[in-house]
Order: sequence, then C-alpha cells, then structure tokens
Amino acid sequence: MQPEHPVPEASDTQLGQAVRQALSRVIDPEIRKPITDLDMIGGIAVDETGRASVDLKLTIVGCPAADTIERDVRAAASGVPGVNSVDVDVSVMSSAERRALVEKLRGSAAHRSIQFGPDSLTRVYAVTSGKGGVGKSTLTANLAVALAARGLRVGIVDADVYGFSIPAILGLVDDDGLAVKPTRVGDMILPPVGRDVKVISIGMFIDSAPGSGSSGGAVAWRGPMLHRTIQQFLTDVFFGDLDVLLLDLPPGTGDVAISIGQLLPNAEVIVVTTPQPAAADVAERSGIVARQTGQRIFGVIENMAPLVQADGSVLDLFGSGGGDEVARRLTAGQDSPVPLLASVPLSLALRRGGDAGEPLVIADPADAASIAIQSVADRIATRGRDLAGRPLGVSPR
Ligand SMILES: Nc1ncnc2c1ncn2[C@@H]1O[C@H](COP(=O)(O)OP(=O)(O)OP(=O)(O)O)[C@@H](O)[C@H]1O
Repeated sequence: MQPEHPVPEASDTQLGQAVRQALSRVIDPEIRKPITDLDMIGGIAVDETGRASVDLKLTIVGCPAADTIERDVRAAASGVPGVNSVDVDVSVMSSAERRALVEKLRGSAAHRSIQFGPDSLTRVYAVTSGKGGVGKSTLTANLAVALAARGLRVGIVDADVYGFSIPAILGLVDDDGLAVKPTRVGDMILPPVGRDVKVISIGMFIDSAPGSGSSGGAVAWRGPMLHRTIQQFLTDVFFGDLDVLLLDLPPGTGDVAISIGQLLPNAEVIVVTTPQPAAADVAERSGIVARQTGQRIFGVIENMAPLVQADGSVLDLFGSGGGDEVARRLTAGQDSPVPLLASVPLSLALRRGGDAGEPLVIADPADAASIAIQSVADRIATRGRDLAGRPLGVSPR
C-alpha cells in the first residue's frame, strides 16, 4: 500500500536530514541501538508547511516496543526546528530486511560464534555455589543492577535450572509469575531488559513459574542439554557490547563448570557461601572444580552473615566465618590470595525486594546488605575493561 504522503529519500531535503539526525538519538529499547543504525527508518520528507512524514519499519509484527518507538520518533522529529507536525507510517521489515539486520548485528548464522569468548573485552563472572538456597541468584541480580547503576552495560545469563529466579528478582515476570518471553527477530533472540540489565533465563523458555509446584521439566535437565542451552544463549541471544556478563549457574559442581571452562575460558568465578562450616565445605569444592577446568577464582562472597539488629543484638542464624574460611582454603597453594569480596548480612529487605521484583540496591542503597553488595560492584567496576591480566591463549613454541 502506498503511504498517504509518499516519502522521498532524506537526502532530498535539508530539513529531512535534520529529522534523520534527530531520529539517530531514538534507541530501540530491546536492541539498545539507534533505530537509524538498525535500518528502521526508511524515507523522511518534510513539506513546505513543516509537516514531517517518517517511514518507520519495525523489526517484527507485534513488536512489544512498537508504541515506545513510535512515541519517541514523534517526539524526536517534533523537536526539530521547522517541523510543525509529524506523520509516522509504521510498517514491518520484510524477511529479507530482517535477515540483513540480524546479519549486521550478529553475522550470518553459518559464521556466528560464541559471544564473550577469549577475544572479548567483556568481563565474565560465573557465580557458583556448592548448594542451593545460599542466595546466589539474589546476589547476582543485585550485583548486576548495582553495576548497571554505575553506568556499565551489564547482562545476565541465568542458567540455574533448579531455581531460575533472576527474572522475578528483576521484575521481568507477568501476573502469573511467569518470566516474560524474549522477542525473536529472525533467528536472533533479544534479551528482555530489567532494571537496565539484559537478561536471558532458562525460565523464559519454560512454561511454569519456579515454586509453582510444577517442575516445568527442569529436574530432567542433564549436563549435555544444559551445555547446549548455555551455548545457544551465548550464540543466538543478542547482548550487544557488554562491560560485564554475570552467569547464574546451577548449584553444585561438575558438568556446568566444564561447560563454562570450554565455552568461556576467560570467565572468572565468584563463589557464594553461607557462614556455616558445612556450607563452606561444599562451596570450596565448587571453587576447586572451577579451577580444575581452568577458571580463575575472582573471590568469595559470604551471604546470610550475622545481622546486627536495631537494639545492638546480633542475629547469628548461620554462624559466622564461613566466607573467610572458604577464601583461606581456596588461597592455599595459589600465587595470589583469593579475597573475601564481601560479607552480606541477613536482610529481610533483601528477601522482600527479591520477592517484589525490586532489587534492594536501588530500593534501599543504605541497607547493610546493599552496602556490602555495592562494595563488590565498586571493585568490579574499577577493574576496567581490558585484556590485562588475562591469559593470552598463546601456545608456547
Ligand atoms: N542476605 C539475605 N538475607 C535474607 N534472605 C536472603 C538473603 N540472601 C538471599 N535471601 C533469600 O534466600 C532465598 C534463596 O535465595 P536465592 O534464590 O537467591 O538462592 P540461590 O542460591 O540462588 O538458590 P537456588 O540456586 O536454589 O536458586 C530467597 O528467598 C532470597 O530472597
């Protein structure tokens, strides 16, 4: 169908170019790049009365960001001096245009490789624990949000088949508690964005919420299937350029550590433990297995540490000292010490924030648990983004 106001090329008019320039500041909320770079703007024309006509091509039918993009296009075009009104002609890319876009962003399917491999400047942290329920997902999500609040581009791969709780903690769930579904553009998957963090989760591909009483098939997951899923996440999900990628891994040792060692050899490991000695034992084992698969241990976070209450008394639910102990044991025989990055106290607010989809580090940055998590974020944020200190992968002659 012909648009009501046929739209010539932008180069036809100076004002049209000014509109295009303004539209280059409109960011696709899912792909997070200027829509002009994504070839989403076709022709632009401005007639003698100052009426601008913009041809907007959405990536897919039913694009969830359509309203936002159209609104932003109108606002940007209206702000150009000389433009009095804006018509937006919305259409959808042809499959050939969509394929060209996907190839532009991720390369052709035949040549697509793992993102964040050895040549990448993205810092990758695999968050592990020996056992479940120690707060690994809660810490991962809050750490990611704290890093994003520091201006870093952050993504999370939630590969915790047994407790894919990252989407809920970041508010990426519907009324039934189901994780939002990612948008697909051709064979490229766009990670939903929660609290400025790009998230892909196994929970987004399973039709039952964690804790709903239905396993959603999660318990049947075995090593090879998990390996393929992580591989697919790292290949087909379009994260764009990230400063930091956090991986929330299933608790335990073995299969997943081997997968991460193969897929992301430059990943560094953060071991989460609770303070009691029994937890410290299993946490130490998960660190040792990660090291055996060639990964470096960045540090240990102790969670659910003693809480100093308002009246000065100490709530010491899980004892104390486990974090220090794990760090000490993982340091043994190493050239450089494995630090205890933080001791995060028990916090009702941290738990409530997780349940409500409002991460504590933004809901209450002054809470003692927030402060501890933010100290880890500061440490990561100041490391920068380069290859210094990384194994170069050069084989000896
Ligand atoms: N410091 C803390 N104080 C109080 N509650 C916490 C704290 N950290 C985590 N929790 C709560 O403990 C529960 C388990 O946390 P979480 O799901 O993050 O653990 P996990 O190690 O990722 O478990 P799994 O691997 O089984 O998913 C959640 O209800 C969470 O809100």
